Amino acid sequence: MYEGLLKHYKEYLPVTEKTPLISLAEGNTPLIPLNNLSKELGITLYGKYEGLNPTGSFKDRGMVMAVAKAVEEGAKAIVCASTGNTSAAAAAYATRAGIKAYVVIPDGKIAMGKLAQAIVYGADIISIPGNFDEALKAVREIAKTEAVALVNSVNPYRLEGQKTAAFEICQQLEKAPDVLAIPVGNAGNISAYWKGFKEWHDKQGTSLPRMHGFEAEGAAAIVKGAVIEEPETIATAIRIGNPASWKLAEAARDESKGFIDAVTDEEILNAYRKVAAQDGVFIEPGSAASLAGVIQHVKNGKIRPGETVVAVFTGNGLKDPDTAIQATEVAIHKMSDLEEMRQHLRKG
Ligand SMILES: Cc1ncc(COP(=O)(O)O)c(/C=C/C(=O)C(=O)O)c1O
Repeated sequence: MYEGLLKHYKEYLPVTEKTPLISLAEGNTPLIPLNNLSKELGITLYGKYEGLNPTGSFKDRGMVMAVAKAVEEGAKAIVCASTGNTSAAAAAYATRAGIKAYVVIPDGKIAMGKLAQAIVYGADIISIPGNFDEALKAVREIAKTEAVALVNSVNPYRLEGQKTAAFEICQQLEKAPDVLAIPVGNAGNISAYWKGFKEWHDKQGTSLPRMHGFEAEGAAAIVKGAVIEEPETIATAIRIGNPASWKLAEAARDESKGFIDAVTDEEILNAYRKVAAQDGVFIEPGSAASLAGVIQHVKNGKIRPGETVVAVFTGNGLKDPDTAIQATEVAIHKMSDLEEMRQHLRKG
């Protein structure tokens, strides 16, 4: 039976005999062939569906490692700032490990599904008037003096856990893709994937993909080369104006001869609707930045015909039902009469 990442990739992770092997059976997520989009775009496109992790996002990979190491080092509580998914994962793995989670979120800018998770998993929730970047600054200060372990992706154990997704992709494809397309917010995930591909290359001899990272236009600090004081995007997960792993992300881009570009909210919503309507995969808006970027790069030639591309779908669409309903025109037919329903179906 698959028993989660700490056991499955033990030899690649900082797991010692004192590390508690906690798990919610995270990882081992499907690599879904996107057949209709592949045909339309003229590439071989897959979605790495990280929305099927236990708390519905890729954060579980890094959090299981960070929480396990925090417990090993004697922590009785963890703290994080979050746009939502980190707080959900922190709350779940803290509960799993029998310790407390304090989560700091930007007031009013968190998808309801994520807030619901932090609540039911039992986190102590602190909401601040500012944005994620201000929340991260606050928790980094708190962690300096209080007896809490900081589990944001500035914690290297997070990147260790998250790099396992690159291993899985190479195993699932039986090679590395030509291109790995990924949303960029705090920039930990693109950095972790690159670390994973390099390790797999060193140990298994696979090739190395180009890393194509995508920021939201209204939060594109790396693209613009400047901190965005008031980041704005419908993709609240990546509404981050001062990425903590900025330099690591630039290294991943440059070493892999890849790119970090920006996608507009319109491109994000278009990709968000397309992948659900055409290939049946429901992802959250922040995740759709990867697919929006693939569409953009196929158009401008940065992705070439026939290339094998993996788009990382970092979170489940169920996290943000409000956006799904607001962003998709759909008629809901209110009917009570059976005959009326029959006539409706016969119209096709
Ligand atoms: C769905 C989804 N997709 C992409 C990202 C960007 O990953 P990074 O570039 O590693 O930050 C996030 C990040 C969320 C948080 O940072 C948080 O939850 O605090 C996300 O939730």
